[in-house]
Amino acid sequence: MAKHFREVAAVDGVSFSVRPGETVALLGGNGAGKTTTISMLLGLLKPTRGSIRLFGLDLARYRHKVLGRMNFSSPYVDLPHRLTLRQNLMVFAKLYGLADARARIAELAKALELDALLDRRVGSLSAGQKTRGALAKALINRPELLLLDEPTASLDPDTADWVRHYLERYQQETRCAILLASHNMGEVERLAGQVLMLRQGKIVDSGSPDDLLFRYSRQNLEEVFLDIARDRRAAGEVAPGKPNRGESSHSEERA
Ligand SMILES: Nc1ncnc2c1ncn2[C@@H]1O[C@H](COP(=O)(O)OP(=O)(O)OP(=O)(O)O)[C@@H](O)[C@H]1O
Repeated sequence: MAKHFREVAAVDGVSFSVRPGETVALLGGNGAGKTTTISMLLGLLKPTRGSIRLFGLDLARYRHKVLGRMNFSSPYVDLPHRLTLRQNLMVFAKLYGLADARARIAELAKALELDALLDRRVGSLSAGQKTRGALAKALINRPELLLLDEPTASLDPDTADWVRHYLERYQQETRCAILLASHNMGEVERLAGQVLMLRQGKIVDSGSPDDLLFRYSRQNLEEVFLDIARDRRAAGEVAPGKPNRGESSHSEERA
């Protein structure tokens, strides 16, 4: 799929899939196209070209069928501030048509340790508390596909670790597919089975974290990220000036 905003190619012919039980990470510097990709998957932006299939169905055609089976969380999309967290979760539970809304909210509040926050207005919560509340909203409909934009932004290391652990458990129990956009390389190394490296709207390399570490002869994904962001090639790849291996394979066989 591709998305152009006038002359800006925000997403420029990317193709990928996420299977049940798998976590795929979208990595890329500021402006690489991660949020635009997620917005297209949510049906918020229409691709300029290409198509999106979710659960085997074409998103453009079966939007109402697929959106109920997925959910998302982003620190850039706040829950309404004047409602309490409980009221917010109830609104979303009703939007998703949950029959057991109260029980589901109680279950999530317990799991995410939100009991003490449920009756507070969202506007009064700290950034980290809001992030946990947003995660409860993202899980309210027991999604089979979860789109997470920076799920642990603004969380302290202890809470971030706890949230990652919770996501891992949720995925093991439900086989939910997760697409994760993150600037936190440790998080990506821990959660993702597959990493897509985006630069200027294109997938310029991809692989499992171990595969990327091996190919770039690096100790951690942060170093791999810097290599790719600064256009340094993996060991054994073509010399600078020639097309990047990742770029050519993705734009030819995919898009
Ligand atoms: N509504 C818009 N109108 C015009 N250009 C846009 C719009 N939304 C995004 N862009 C441009 O598209 C490109 C990709 O933006 P996007 O928000 O997808 O990047 P990102 O990878 O999520 O970045 P970040 O890590 O900074 O959040 C950027 O150049 C951005 O300026």
